[in-house]
Amino acid sequence: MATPLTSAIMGAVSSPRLAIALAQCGGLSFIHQNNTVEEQAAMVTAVKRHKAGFRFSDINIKPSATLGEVTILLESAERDVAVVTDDGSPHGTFIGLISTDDFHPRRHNLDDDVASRMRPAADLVTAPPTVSLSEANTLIWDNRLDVLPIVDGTGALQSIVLRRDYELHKQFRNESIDAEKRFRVGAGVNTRDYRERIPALVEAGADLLCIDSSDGFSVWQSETIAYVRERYGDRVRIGAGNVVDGRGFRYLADAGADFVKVGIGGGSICITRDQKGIGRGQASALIDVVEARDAYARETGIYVPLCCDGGLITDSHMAVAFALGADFVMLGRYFARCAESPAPIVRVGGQLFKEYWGEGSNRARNVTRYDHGGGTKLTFEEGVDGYVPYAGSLYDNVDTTIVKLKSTLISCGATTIADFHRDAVLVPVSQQSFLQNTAEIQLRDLQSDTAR
Ligand SMILES: NC(=O)C1=CN([C@@H]2O[C@H](COP(=O)(O)OP(=O)(O)OC[C@H]3O[C@@H](n4cnc5c(N)ncnc54)[C@H](O)[C@@H]3O)[C@@H](O)[C@H]2O)C=CC1
Ligand SMILES: O=c1[nH]c(=O)c2[nH+]cn([C@@H]3O[C@H](COP(=O)(O)O)[C@@H](O)[C@H]3O)c2[nH]1
Ligand SMILES: [K+]
Repeated sequence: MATPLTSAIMGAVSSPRLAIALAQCGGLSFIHQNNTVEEQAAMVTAVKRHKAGFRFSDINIKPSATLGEVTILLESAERDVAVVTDDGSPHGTFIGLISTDDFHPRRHNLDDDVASRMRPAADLVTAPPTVSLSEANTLIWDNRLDVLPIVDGTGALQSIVLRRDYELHKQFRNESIDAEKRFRVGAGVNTRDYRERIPALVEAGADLLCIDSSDGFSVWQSETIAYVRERYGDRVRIGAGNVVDGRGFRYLADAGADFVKVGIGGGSICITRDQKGIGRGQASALIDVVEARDAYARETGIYVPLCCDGGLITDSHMAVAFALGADFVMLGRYFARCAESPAPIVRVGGQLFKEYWGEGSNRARNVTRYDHGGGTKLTFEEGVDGYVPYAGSLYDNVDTTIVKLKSTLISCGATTIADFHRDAVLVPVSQQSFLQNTAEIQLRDLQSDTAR
């Protein structure tokens, strides 16, 4: 991976759309597993089948929806065009396109239906799924299109090619791709239905697996890893966790985990520490586990990479995680805020937010997690359901984060993460130093400044 960022194994975070965007930036998503085996495998397949330049149609509407509804949809997604399908789904029958150029709120009644103003399929240029990207781009430029719908023989929408992606695609020099040039994608698994889930995910083409649990120091995880080794040897790679101390690390390393994830209770949506009294400060946990990882490498010659998971809010928090010894980080809140995350955008008091909920919240549990495997239903929540400020495009956010992290490494005289582990110097900080960060200064209101 060119970019040491992964997206959290969460329903509000790791969807195919986000996975593709993050792979384009050189990172990796772990598709969440709060669903059936079939649903999760289909999401992995969607990422692996995604041809560069062809995207899922994510802004879709039914012909019977109103112009008012399409206006809200386009505004919140910051797009100009919506695709009209019979059922408003990404793979429904293709009916037409409707853009902000097709109607005006002062000229047209916003209660009229989309069908009354859309450009119908019969008048539009489309292409079959066999079209290559360069042929698609030729059609776009020859016909001056903004959108080229890819429609199969039955009339169902497969994907779309956007004119603006033509420029964007050239920027992706660090893409995470496999030998067949398909995007790389990870998948979360649990310690209950792994005998069904893992084969389905491997079949779908998942590049990396990770056991998704708050408590990795358990016999369930050791059994799950043993199953993978017996069935696949080293062909299938699987991480385990989460742990917060050296003993937990060693247990999973001995069990054969390919990486170990660190962090209990530090996540922005986590309430495990309050609810169960289980967890540990993220830095304390990392320091302990990093020491164990390095000792393990000296003893056995096996370096087990560490993922720092949860509680990383700012780019500087990520820098500290790497300085402490993390090999890569996992982010929930960070990616949930992005346009590409699966959660809806909501407007509260003129501000845009994205919904974000924990995997241990009631909202997540509603799906299947605590019902499968005949397990007992848990009766208390370990996560919250809330809002995070909308942050726009993942591409822009990741770009900025990476520029900052590189700048931090350079300040410490390091050009690789391994150098940074060795050379970064961490010092304790007093409360007084925190206060100095935002010393006594009244910040100028930039917005009213420009208005003037
Ligand atoms: N990193 C963190 O601090 C936290 C993360 N979470 C997230 O919430 C979700 C749920 O996590 P958990 O509740 O830890 O899920 P889990 O599936 O690991 O554990 C749920 C319960 O099932 C038991 N169990 C697991 N495998 C079993 C088996 N084969 N047979 C019988 N019992 C078994 C466990 O001991 C536990 O009591 C995950 O997505 C996790 O990442 C939740 C809380 C904290
Ligand atoms: O106590 C918890 N209750 C939950 O419901 C929950 N859901 C996720 N997670 C964990 O939080 C991580 C994401 O954390 P951030 O949003 O801070 O990046 C994730 O990667 C998980 O490790 C949970 N922890
Ligand atoms: K927390």
